[in-house]
Amino acid sequence: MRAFVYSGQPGRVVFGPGTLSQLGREIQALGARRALVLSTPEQRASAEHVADLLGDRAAGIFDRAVMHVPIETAREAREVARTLGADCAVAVGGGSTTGLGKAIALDSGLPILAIPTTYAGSEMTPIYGITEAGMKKTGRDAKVLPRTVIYDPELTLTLPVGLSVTSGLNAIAHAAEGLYSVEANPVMDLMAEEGIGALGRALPRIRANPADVEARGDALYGAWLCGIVLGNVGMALHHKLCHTLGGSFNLPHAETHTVVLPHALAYNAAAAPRAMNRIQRALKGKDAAQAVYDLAKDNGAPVALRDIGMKEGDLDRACEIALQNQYPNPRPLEKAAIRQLLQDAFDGVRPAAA
Ligand SMILES: NC(=O)c1ccc[n+]([C@@H]2O[C@H](COP(=O)([O-])OP(=O)(O)OC[C@H]3O[C@@H](n4cnc5c(N)ncnc54)[C@H](O)[C@@H]3O)[C@@H](O)[C@H]2O)c1
Ligand SMILES: O=C(O)CCC(=O)CC(=O)O
Repeated sequence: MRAFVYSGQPGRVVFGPGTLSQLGREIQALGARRALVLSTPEQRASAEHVADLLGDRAAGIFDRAVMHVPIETAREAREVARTLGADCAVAVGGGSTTGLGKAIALDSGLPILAIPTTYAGSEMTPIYGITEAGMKKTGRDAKVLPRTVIYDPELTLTLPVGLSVTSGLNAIAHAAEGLYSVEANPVMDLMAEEGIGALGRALPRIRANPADVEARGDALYGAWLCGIVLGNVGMALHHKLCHTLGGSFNLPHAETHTVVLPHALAYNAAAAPRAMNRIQRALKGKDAAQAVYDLAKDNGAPVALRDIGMKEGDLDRACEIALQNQYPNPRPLEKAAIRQLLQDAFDGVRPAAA
């Protein structure tokens, strides 16, 4: 029997089609009187709908959330929250919008009510990220964990199929690395396998019919579980590589996770056989890395860094950065092997079976 430490994160979850209608009750339960609604510019209409539902409890809308939370945007949103006398932030959107809510909470302690519309899982974690002078810094603080999360699958019906698939693989990455994290524990293992399985079954159904609310609900359920895993146990090589490629080479978040994950799993396979067994069982495959690669490719997602904006000439520098400030990983980071991993991910080769 392995020894482990388990500590759960607090938080209330309201789940199901149509649950956005319970927003008023949930805001009241938080004791909030003036909520600032956050969104990206693209999701302004959703923010307006949320503000309408809040009625007198809506303090205003800040619709300038962007990926990786630039410090300038965080400062602007904090100032708007202060000026409007907001006592709560309602984040409707994906990880970028939740991330902006976290930046406000980090500074002010305002509670966040999150309404996720992608599968990124940020709403389940005390992890925040803020980008300053071109460098993305991440940290953990209990203050930024949303107090209430409303998961309404109907809000994900508009998520384009391409982003649905890559966002689902971003979620799978959280669970996959959670399975071999130094902080792994049996409860998170159960959630990780269940979350990966739910997404593995849902993504092809979403691709076949993006309006399938059942499939959307299954994907959101999987994303919730994978997000819990990310929030409770640590990240490893895969997340380090993605943070390097996203933070220093500006690659898109969910797509980068999609391309890198099979290669990170292949790198770790021999050092984490129990994790690999759970991943392949969840995806009904024979090899974890290949099953993840096939899930992406068969559903039209990119599988090569060359196709999502990476330049081959930057691979050496990416390797150097990835080796700095390493996250704990089951297999030690070997420079030549990491460089080869990046090359394979760049070329989009299907990993060999372990
Ligand atoms: N801190 C954490 O725990 C954590 C976890 C995962 C991701 N993240 C962060 O989240 C960011 C990425 O989040 P993301 O992948 O969810 O993308 P995102 O939030 O940037 O959304 C991508 C685009 O899709 C749009 N969109 C979102 N939901 C939609 C919907 N239902 N219908 C139509 N359009 C929709 C958004 O408006 C945006 O234009 C990154 O900055 C990443 O670092 C943080
Ligand atoms: O890489 C991830 O998907 C999770 C961690 C993360 O994105 C940190 C952040 O920027 O908030």
